[in-house]
Amino acid sequence: MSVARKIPATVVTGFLGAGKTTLIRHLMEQANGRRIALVINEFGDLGMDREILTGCGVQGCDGEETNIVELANGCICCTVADEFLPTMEKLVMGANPPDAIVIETSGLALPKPLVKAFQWPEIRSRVTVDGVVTVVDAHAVAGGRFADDPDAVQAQREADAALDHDNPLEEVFEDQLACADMVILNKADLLDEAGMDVLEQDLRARLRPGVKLVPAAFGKVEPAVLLGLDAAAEDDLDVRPSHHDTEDDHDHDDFDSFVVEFGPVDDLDAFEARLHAAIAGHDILRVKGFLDVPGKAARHLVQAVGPRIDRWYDRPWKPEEHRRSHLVVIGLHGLDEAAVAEAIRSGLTAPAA
Ligand SMILES: Nc1nc2c(ncn2[C@@H]2O[C@H](COP(=O)(O)OP(=O)(O)OP(=O)(O)O)[C@@H](O)[C@H]2O)c(=O)[nH]1
Repeated sequence: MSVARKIPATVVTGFLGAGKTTLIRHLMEQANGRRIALVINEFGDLGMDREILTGCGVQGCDGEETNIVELANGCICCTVADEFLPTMEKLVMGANPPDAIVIETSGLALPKPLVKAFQWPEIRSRVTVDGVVTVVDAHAVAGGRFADDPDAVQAQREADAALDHDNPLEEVFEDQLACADMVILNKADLLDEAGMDVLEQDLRARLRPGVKLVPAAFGKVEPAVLLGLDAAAEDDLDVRPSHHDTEDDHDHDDFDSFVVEFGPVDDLDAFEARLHAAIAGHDILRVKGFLDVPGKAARHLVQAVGPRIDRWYDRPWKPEEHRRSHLVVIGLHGLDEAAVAEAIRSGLTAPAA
């Protein structure tokens, strides 16, 4: 009956590639027997985050013991009623409900409509939003990724007075900050102290009063810091402004996503150079996926956030698994799929049937 007995749900939000999956993986490693159910939603729909999470080899996130639910059909903030609510009901009304729930939203989701779903009577009586945790790529934000070039904006305005300037990246980012109960300044390893200080000051002005900023590298934040915020975010949505408030519907037409498939990759350095060139030559925001490297027992994970590419062998291919190379590419609307695919694939064979 008491509020304390509701299951706490933590909403982890943050722009594409900020480090949400990395943070959650760290949290699962530290779960210490606590049964945490994960609800994962992705833009680009390939179950990639599940793959990355379960590929880490850590007990507790091997996919067997962990309760991972994927919402692959579109963006969580737009499909709450169709997919999210039934999923939550099933999770919390089952015979063995979890101790806590962590929801990873897609990097393009506006968190407020999701938090609003917790006001539904069936959910509200059993679950509370413990906190909205927004993961920020400190390095990218400090580098001006979400800031417009003021001269370019001015020129655009002058060219067309009727144009309502909207930067879709900025809009998503602003919403994710405005809804936060805690902000993780991730990728602190890529920024010096002075840079972090400037960023903190800049972000503080865009947050609600009292919201904590926590610097982190590779999402290493104590579970005790992340969980137990006790914010009951569903109760004070009015103070969390969103672009969604003024729009009838939020769609993701501003962004495009597709999958590029190809055959085995022998020369990883040459591949990386091609990927760099493809990212530099097109408006690509995010790339993630796996490569089949001949002669290697493990699959090769590729992660690109803006111009930065990380890659490593994450886990052995399973005997029953079809070794294949495929990447999810996400970018601003208008991305030339054929040209990007050609740039990435050039010199490689077609995928095996
Ligand atoms: N240098 C550095 N890299 C990081 C850090 N945290 C995450 N990364 C890398 O950033 C890339 C993206 O991390 P993810 O955890 O997949 O990001 P995400 O927010 O889940 O990405 P989406 O699901 O696509 O929105 C990966 O290559 C990570 O290894 C960090 O603190 N420092």
